[in-house]
Amino acid sequence: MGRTFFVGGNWKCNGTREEVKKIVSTLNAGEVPSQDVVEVVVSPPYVFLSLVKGLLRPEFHIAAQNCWVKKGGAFTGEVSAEMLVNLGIPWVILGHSERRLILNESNDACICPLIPYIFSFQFVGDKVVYALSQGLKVIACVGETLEQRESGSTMEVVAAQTKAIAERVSNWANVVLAYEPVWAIGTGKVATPAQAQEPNTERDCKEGIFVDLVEINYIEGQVACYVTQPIEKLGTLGSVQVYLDIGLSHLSLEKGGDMPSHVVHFELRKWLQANTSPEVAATTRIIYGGSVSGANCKELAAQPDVDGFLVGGASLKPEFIDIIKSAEVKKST
Ligand SMILES: O=C(CO)COP(=O)(O)O
Repeated sequence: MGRTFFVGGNWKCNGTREEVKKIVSTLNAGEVPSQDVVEVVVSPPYVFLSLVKGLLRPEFHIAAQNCWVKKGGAFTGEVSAEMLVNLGIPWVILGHSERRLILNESNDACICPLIPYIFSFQFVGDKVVYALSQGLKVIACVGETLEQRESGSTMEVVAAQTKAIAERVSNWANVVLAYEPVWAIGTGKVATPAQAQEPNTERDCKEGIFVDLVEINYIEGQVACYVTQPIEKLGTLGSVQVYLDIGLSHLSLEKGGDMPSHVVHFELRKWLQANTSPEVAATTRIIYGGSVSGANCKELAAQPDVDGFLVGGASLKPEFIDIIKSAEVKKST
């Protein structure tokens, strides 16, 4: 079964009534591919959900940006999954890094005073499970911080966050996984691919150790590559000379590597294959979020394991239509 391209617009904590109406009228006027090519979901702040629902073209859907972890009750300031269902809101974004980190919602160092979630990736996992149980569809966000990325633990973090969800979700039909590296959100930085997505086979390196090369990028005249093994295993921290049989005498390999986002998508799908089922891995959409724009969306969309986007800043602007249109790229890949 193919994975329909998915474009979500996360409006975050932005907008007035007037601005919201203007965004909606731009969306309503936009010429975009049909629903079998792209699924579009926009996520206004809670207070504008009903307004947007009343105005938005019917083929676009709506997501809330969060919901409470269990049944509603005495939880001041929270909005429950039941309320969203009652309002006719089909989707919810859960585990966004701005909630995990700024609100300490799920950060492995956080001990929430209300609930004993010491390893609190579980908090987001519980939210996902509860929202699904109420009939909501979930955009579940995962992603590493810059510090985690630079220490080479991107996949470890992303896998642990996904595990907290995967452990308890048996039906993935209503889950979209959003890989949103924290360092790329709102920064204009996005690790775009310049070359192959598929891993190559084992190659020899100077130290005589075989490394599994997954990516070669040509960035501003320099060559960078990422290997699946931690650089420490090569015996040298920092710059390492690696010989490759691609006609280049050597490459300079930096610690931590500049792991492009689409490689994380590839690894995440591999993780799903090993830890859920081949079917879940093949059918679950893994979308990318972090500085997606009208300018970079086509290149990102062309990557086989990138099944769409969760867009922040650009979803408030007319270029969101161009991002939706980038779904067309999939037809030609
Ligand atoms: O956080 C995001 C979407 O959820 C991404 O935000 P930006 O597109 O503004 O980087």
